[in-house]
Amino acid sequence: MQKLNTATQMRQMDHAAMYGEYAVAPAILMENAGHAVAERAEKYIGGWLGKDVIIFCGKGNNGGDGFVIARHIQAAGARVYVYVLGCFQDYSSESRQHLETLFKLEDRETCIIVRCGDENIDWQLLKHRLQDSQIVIDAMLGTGFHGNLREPISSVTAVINEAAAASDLTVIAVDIPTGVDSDTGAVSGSQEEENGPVFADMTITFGALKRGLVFYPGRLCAGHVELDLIGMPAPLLKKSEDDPAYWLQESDISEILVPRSPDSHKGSHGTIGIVTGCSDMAGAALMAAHGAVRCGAGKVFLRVPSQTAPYCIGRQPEIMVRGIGNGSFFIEKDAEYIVSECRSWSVLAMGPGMGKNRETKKFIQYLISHTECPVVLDADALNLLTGEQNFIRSFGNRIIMTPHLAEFSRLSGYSLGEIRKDIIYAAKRFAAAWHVNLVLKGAPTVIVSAKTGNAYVNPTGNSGMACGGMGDILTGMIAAMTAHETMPDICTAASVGVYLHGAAGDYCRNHVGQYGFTPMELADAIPKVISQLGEAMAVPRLQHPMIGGR
Ligand SMILES: NC(=O)C1=CN([C@@H]2O[C@H](COP(=O)(O)OP(=O)(O)OC[C@H]3O[C@@H](n4cnc5c(N)ncnc54)[C@H](O)[C@@H]3O)[C@@H](O)[C@H]2O)[C@H](O)CC1
Ligand SMILES: [K+]
Repeated sequence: MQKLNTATQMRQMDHAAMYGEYAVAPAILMENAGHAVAERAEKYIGGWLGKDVIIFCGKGNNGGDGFVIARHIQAAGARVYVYVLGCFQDYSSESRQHLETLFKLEDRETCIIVRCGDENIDWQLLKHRLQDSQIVIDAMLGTGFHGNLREPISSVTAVINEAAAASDLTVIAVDIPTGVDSDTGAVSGSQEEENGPVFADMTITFGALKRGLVFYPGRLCAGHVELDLIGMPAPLLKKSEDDPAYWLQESDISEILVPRSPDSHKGSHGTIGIVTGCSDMAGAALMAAHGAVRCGAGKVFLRVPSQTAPYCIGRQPEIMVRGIGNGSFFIEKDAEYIVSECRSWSVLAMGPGMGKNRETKKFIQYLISHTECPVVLDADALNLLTGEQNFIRSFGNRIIMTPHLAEFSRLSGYSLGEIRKDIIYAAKRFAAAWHVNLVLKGAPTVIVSAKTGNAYVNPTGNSGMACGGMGDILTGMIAAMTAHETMPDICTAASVGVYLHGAAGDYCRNHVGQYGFTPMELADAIPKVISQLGEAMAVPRLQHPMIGGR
């Protein structure tokens, strides 16, 4: 997995590298950063030779990177126009050093430097240059950006986006696209305002991925993202950050979901108890059970209210269905019928299609308090438990809650705006307050560990999965993974379930298209996706997969 850093964490990493024991000179780091952009972008565009390139350099070190880039691509045969948007004396010493070098390379043929303040950018000339250029490099703002873009950067950004929309101009962003908040993915301006962010085709980021590159809308501005370590000392790259967040990778999942031991048996792969459904809402219950089956669960028991049972029994032979009680929804008394068998299950999942009857809430609370296995709570179970923070806290670290944004807002009491402002922060705050493992479903989904407070962001999935029933499948998948014999802890199980769920959705999109694949089709793709894990890369088997934290 890769660290997902904030701007502050990046500044700390930079500072430790430059001014701590490692003493990597600032100008060297900047040189490495600029060289990384020149090298990686060269592969992306097919070579600098003969290209006309415009580089916009902001007032900070992002701009300093731009000065280095200009030198390298001039040497590689490009003609480069450098717009210096800051005053010389305002730059850091490392930026000034690289700018002085660039001044010595200035000529009227291959390196034209436009020293400009707000009042004297020749906008007409700039627009012509943009029309005649093939590449723009955005070295205006990086991790130092906050709020909304100010002039002249706001107008320059608008001109770049306009030129790129009207031609096949390629835009390369340095570290992060200008106007994207590196901590949250929020962007400058809004629909009606002008001062929006740069929309890049490619972003080369340094040292660690920034959170703003994986959350929308910032993620939409970044295009193809490449990470370059720019010579950062290894201990800083591996250092666990305070308030950490990680970007899950396939290698994490394939290290955990190891091939089955040849002598394993159905007991090795868990007994999944799914207790859910109400009246004729059998579909959600069946989909949750099917998700568990397709994840290779050993045995799957489905317990539904008696009046729901006729819709479920025999629908899928692998799922062992029984009706409970006499009604169309669960009441507290019904819990007594199944609490003893629940105790023999590896995991208990509740919520999909369970209904909102207050009696059912008591049923749920009874089962949670009279069992000791991990519990997955989704959908109606979450709605019914809104406000029950103290109850949940007392069982928390064996509970996984899987709300989507609207359910999370109701459950937590945080407004949608507050959540969207910083999803990782909101998810961590809730997981700590309720002492639960949280799967906050969205684009992307964020998983938080009750044990460590670490956040894991899921890279898989797509908008073709935005339809009813996908969450039901996921509930069954997480339940099955929780019961998997090699799973180190339930946060890891949740992360594996979420990753596979999105990967199965990507498989369906790639084979069926973005519209119309069903939750059941996604579930049926799971075995294929699991079989492909690790085929892409032979990875060393970690002794202790990192996800659950040390
Ligand atoms: N290890 C690394 O990641 C390295 C990163 N490098 C580069 O350094 C920048 C961060 O540099 P910094 O000087 O801290 O900030 P910026 O260059 O992003 O910008 C600061 C500059 O921007 C002005 N500003 C802030 N908000 C706005 C706004 N809303 N509108 C207009 N202007 C704004 C602010 O006033 C400052 O003047 C990082 O991204 C990397 O590119 C190192 O070069 C190598 C190591
Ligand atoms: K930038």
